[in-house]
Amino acid sequence: MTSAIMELEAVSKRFTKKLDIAEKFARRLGANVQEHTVHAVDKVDMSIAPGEVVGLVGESGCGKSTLGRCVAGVHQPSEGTIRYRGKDVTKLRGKDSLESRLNVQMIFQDPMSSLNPRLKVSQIISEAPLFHGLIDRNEVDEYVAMTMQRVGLDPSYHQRYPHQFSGGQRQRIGIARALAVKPDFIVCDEAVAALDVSIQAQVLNLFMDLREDLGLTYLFISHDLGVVEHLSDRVVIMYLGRIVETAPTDDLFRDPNHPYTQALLAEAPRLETDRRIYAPIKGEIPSPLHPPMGCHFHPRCPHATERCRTEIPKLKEIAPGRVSACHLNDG
Ligand SMILES: Nc1ncnc2c1ncn2[C@@H]1O[C@H](COP(=O)(O)OP(=O)(O)OP(=O)(O)O)[C@@H](O)[C@H]1O
Repeated sequence: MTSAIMELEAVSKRFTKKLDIAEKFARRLGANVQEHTVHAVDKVDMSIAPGEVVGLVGESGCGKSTLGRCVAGVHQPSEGTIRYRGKDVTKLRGKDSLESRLNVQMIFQDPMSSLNPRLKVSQIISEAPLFHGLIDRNEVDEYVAMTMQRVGLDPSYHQRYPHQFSGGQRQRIGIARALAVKPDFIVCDEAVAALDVSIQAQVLNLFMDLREDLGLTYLFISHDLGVVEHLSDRVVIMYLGRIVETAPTDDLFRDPNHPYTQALLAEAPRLETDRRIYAPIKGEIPSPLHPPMGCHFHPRCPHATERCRTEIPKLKEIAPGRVSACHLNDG
């Protein structure tokens, strides 16, 4: 019996880009134009313990959001198994499927586009719990007031529309809407990226208070290592659809193992100091449509060998609780 709240086993998600009109036309004329498949997430294994905060980090396009959406049930994985509290959610149907979906909620980067501008805050917060029968109509006012208070919003504003709030307050509305269905697992996808730094800190503190008060577990997706260092118990580093390193936060920041993690850390501004060290990663992230053979990172890696060009490195334990996928660890 597993103690994990969320377990992913060999989860992959592929997107096939359909041909546009020009490409279809070119194909008719005899050109060799193929549909492209993006391996956004490639055989990912991950296990998250109840109450844990796991930071998921990587450059833009490496598959963080897609993985988060698979975990939250927004995307159905192309392959693999996702177990929530031991149950394979990709196989659940009907009431069981609905229940597991409510338990895992997602909070997005841009609160303005994820909130319906025509609904008042009270409607935004009460819509899902009413629909799913978690509350009765006569409980709405009290429930909305309690939920608004919980996220630091003044309940007397419950008749206002999203545009009447600031960016930070709108993100709090998004958090309230997610909490309203009583989840125990939250996927935060760049949830503070659109906010000013001072507001970011307030919202991050709110996430931590909610974790304490409600016993929440978080998968916290961010390209910002400073935010992840501040918040996470454990960090997962992704590169072109694959996990390349996982470690407890302190270990990862003290002694990063994978050359990609080392490169990311070298260019990250640190939260606790205003000192910035600039050492940009060599080259651009390759297109996920045509990822490099072997270790995806080898064209940008200062230590790459012939083996890295041909053989995919497996994730191996390098210390208790730490795994890394780098041939250098084999000596
Ligand atoms: N719905 C989709 N249809 C087609 N391709 C997609 C879709 N969603 C994501 N992708 C592709 O999958 C790859 C991974 O995208 P994803 O958004 O998961 O990365 P990310 O690390 O979250 O990046 P960002 O931080 O920029 O959001 C990208 O190449 C992206 O273009």
